[in-house]
Amino acid sequence: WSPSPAVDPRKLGSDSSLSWFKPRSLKSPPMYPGWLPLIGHGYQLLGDAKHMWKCEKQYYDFCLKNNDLIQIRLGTHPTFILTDPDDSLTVANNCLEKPSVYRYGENVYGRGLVTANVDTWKTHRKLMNPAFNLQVMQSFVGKFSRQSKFLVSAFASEAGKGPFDIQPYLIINILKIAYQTTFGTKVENNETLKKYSDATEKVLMLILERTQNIWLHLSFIYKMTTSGRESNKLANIMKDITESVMNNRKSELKAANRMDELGESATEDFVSSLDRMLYLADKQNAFTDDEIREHLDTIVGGAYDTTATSLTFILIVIGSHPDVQEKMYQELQKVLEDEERDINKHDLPKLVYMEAVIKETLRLYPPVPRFARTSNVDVKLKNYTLPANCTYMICVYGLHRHAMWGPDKDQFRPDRWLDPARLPKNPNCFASFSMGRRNCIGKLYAVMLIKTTLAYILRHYRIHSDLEKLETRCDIFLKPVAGHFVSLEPRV
Ligand code: HEM
Repeated sequence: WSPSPAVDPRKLGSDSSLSWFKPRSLKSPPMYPGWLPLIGHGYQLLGDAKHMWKCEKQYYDFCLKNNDLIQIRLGTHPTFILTDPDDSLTVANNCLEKPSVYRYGENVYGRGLVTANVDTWKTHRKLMNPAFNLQVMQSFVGKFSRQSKFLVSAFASEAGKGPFDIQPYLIINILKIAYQTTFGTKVENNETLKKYSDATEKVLMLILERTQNIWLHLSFIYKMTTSGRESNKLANIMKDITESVMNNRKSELKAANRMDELGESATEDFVSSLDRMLYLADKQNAFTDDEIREHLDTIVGGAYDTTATSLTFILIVIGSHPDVQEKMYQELQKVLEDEERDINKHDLPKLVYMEAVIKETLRLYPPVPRFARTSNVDVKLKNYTLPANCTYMICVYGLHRHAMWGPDKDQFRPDRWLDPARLPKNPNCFASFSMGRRNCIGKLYAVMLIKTTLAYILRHYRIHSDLEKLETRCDIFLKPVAGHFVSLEPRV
């Protein structure tokens, strides 16, 4: 079988796991150069996270230049990369199953929403949607605000002293917030948080290593390797931390006979995700203990790295655009009527320019630069039919740099978000939070948290940075190589 010659997708069996292996006779999307028998393109990705991103970007640029659909091979497995907004939505809505690469995180995230199979996902997503609606998110703003005040105090020791590494501050701060809103008010001490975040970071690096090395794809081989054993050790560290918080809370609620109270709480009351799930488990038998743990780890894992990374990018970008930063500050002062008060839920929707800056930064630097799906039936797109059981990779980075954004697509222009005429006609050109039915459940959480944190930072400091020095890398998420070129000047 040769990967590049003509494919007749219409002749493919619709549900065979080997359907891509059958002889083909019609056109197929262009193959990225450098394919090798058995190895495919996998060897190109070998290297550190900086190299990985450089290589991925080359695939995406090739895709944009080749009618928005190309193919690569990871080993012998066909992977189709898409940058067309309509085709991307077709895949996102019709192919809800995740490909095998997502299962590399199974020992930690199990049946959490990101990695769950479609049947589990459908039931659990429905149960969990209400826990992320606007009213619930508004009840979190007090916590966002309180923690942001700690952050600006922590910055005091760095302010006025030149560039420093801002990323660790943001990561630990967002992790604390995610931990608080997910597990409730009983936040573990810093040491436990550090242990948890270090384990998460290392688990993600091991997933990346496994993705890059095709000989580690087979589970029985991986389990015997040092990385496989390390991954299980880390998974157990995370499991122990989450399980102990969960069990303590469960006993607490039961002992105080407070489970019923949870069902009666007013919508504006703060109720953690853990409490909401314990209630559903108790009253509707909706989740097992293991499922709750997997969901909680997924929520924290999905929340903190992506949000902290977005904030790092935003600070780097506005630090090099003093005019934009000043406009954000003026808008904030207007909303707060120049008062020294806490940010509240009513302020956030009024920060319209700030939201434009957030979206524009996410457009240029999407923390999740691609996501993938699969399907056990062929998938009909505008110009091709993709064979079943392959990986379809929706390229967020490519959608965000699509020609539809206009000649200034590579420029930072937050104002474009304030004028619908300057945005692409197709709304699916923006997919930072994924798209379609299996999109990010925490989108509202992320935007409200980013706004709150930025509001406190801007009110206390002027940010300086050098965007020219920005280098990017990609483990699972797209990140700055370093966050040490941001400096803060106290506002007096
Ligand atoms: C700027 C920050 C964020 C970005 C860019 C982001 C992006 C994404 C993307 C692209 C996906 C789809 C992933 C895939 O299909 O592989 C996703 C899914 C998900 N995200 Fe987020 N996310 C962010 C913040 C959050 C937050 C704050 C939470 C939780 C509080 C969260 C929880 C989740 C969960 C649970 C899923 C799986 C949803 C499902 O499959 O039903 N994310 N996110």
